[in-house]
Amino acid sequence: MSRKDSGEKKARLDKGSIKKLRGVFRFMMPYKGIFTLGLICLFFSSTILLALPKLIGTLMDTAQGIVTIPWLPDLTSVGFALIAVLFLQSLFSFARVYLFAKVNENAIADLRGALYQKFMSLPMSFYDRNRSGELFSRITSDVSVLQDTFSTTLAELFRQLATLVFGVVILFMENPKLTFFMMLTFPVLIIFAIIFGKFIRKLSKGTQDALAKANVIVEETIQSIGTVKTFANEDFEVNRYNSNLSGVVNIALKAATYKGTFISFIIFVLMGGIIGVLWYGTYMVSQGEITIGDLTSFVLYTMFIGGSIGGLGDIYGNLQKAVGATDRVEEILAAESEHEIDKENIPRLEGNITFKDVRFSYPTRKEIEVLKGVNLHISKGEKVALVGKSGGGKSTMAHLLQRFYEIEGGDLLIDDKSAKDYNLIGFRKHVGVVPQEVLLFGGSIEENIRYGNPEATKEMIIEAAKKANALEFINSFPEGFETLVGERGVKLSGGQRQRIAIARAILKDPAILILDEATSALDIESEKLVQDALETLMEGRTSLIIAHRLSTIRNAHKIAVLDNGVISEIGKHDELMEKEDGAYNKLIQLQEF
Ligand SMILES: Nc1ncnc2c1ncn2[C@@H]1O[C@H](COP(=O)(O)OP(=O)(O)OP(=O)(O)O)[C@@H](O)[C@H]1O
Repeated sequence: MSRKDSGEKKARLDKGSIKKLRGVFRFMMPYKGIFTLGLICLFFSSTILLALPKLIGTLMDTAQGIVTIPWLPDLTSVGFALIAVLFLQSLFSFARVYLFAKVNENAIADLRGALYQKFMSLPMSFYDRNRSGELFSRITSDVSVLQDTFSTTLAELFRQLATLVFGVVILFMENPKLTFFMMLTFPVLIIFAIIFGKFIRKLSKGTQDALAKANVIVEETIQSIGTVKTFANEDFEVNRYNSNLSGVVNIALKAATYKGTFISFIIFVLMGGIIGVLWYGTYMVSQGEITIGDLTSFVLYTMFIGGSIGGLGDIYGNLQKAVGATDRVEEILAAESEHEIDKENIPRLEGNITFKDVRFSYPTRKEIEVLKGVNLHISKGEKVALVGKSGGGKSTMAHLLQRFYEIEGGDLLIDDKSAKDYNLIGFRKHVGVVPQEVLLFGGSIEENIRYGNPEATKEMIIEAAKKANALEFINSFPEGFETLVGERGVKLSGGQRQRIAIARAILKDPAILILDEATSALDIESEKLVQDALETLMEGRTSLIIAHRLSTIRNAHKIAVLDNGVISEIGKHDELMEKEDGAYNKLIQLQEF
């Protein structure tokens, strides 16, 4: 389903959207037994409460010596009956609140779990298309809206409907004439609610959208606070956020104007209805048609019913919000995963790689073909340096080797079998990456290294750190392996982060390695430590190195030049340098790799 479709459907609570809401209800299905029990308690708590107006009316009449209920002949017995009703309804209320919470909390946790699992399994192209701030809000605010729906809105809907239906039935049985008179106000209320409801919903959706946009600014700038500060753009961002916020305020105030008018009109009509009932009722009392007690219970019932009608408006609005949230949540749940959940272990690969006439353009930028027929063979254990102009598609080849995207033309063969024929998760276990810019998770050094193999023992981690030339600096920290690396690893230096990434890759022990060499040079000492660690890591593996340093290029078994979407030259440094107007020669002359 496209985003446009989902946007259009959000405006109405029609058949389609109710069907979608039902879709999310499937998360409640495992708990339907408890839910039904909760519904029964809800039914009893609301209907028992309807005995109150009748008993209060009886109290009034008993005080005047009129006995309406034979088994409640005096004030004391009516008083006890009132307390009993309150007590019973409290019991049922407690039970329904608890039971609904049980269903709700479990169902929402399941939904959050399912969403997160989906996020993890969605392909890179999905993340190219969506902003992380927006995705984050699905699992936070949209799910919260659904949580409210499951816990409060639904219960309120059933409660108000029960009160409304039973209240009106009781009133008709007690006093048809007065009930008919009271119900004259209904059509006015309903028509008004429909017209205004539509405006209000549209505007509150506008407010939500505007707020979401403003939240994206906060999320993105906090994530990249360093960039904001480098460019001294604090004021620019503050102004951008503030101007978005004033947009939010404007729309919200417009919505408030409609809401205010709506609410005051509803109060006016409801109160007007009650005054009308009192006026006509007192006339009936004066004619001896009904007692004061009858009138009292009638007015109380009218208030109950009025309250329910007023409440239904809010419930409708909340359901509307829930439909919007459902739409957005369902859109994610329905998106196509890049792989099946089941994974398959693949025996160790040899590591022969063949790019065979590979053509590729990014799904979000179809018009630009990045790779136009790449041919490259890397035999097992070989080190190949990939060079080419910036933006030429080197990282793209690395992405394809990790199967982040589907190849459009040609094929990528791993050990003579098409890469796409391997189980995806199983396949990726055999590919290791040391990226240019290492981002660590916020935990400890040990946790970050263990990410390469969650089952590794402490000894294996220490061994990997040692091979990665990281043990010395780790031990120099007072907390050693327990040292927290800070968000994204900011508390470590670039060279240290790289060695952690190397240790992680050693622990993963892949057959195929992708190294994206850092463009920014480290100081000579840490450069050597990193370089040595990389050499150790590459031993016995097939390596594709996106190279930026002449020393790396010279050490490679062969150099592949990516030029204009194809591999234009392959060979050793000296061989390639011999071609005077060759692409490699130019790259070296201009130091453009
Ligand atoms: N996720 C993406 N979606 C759309 N286009 C992309 C994406 N990633 C890269 N590109 C585009 O694909 C082309 C190749 O990019 P790539 O990152 O592979 O180049 P590169 O050779 O690795 O460059 P560099 O040496 O600067 O890292 C560029 O034009 C880039 O704009």
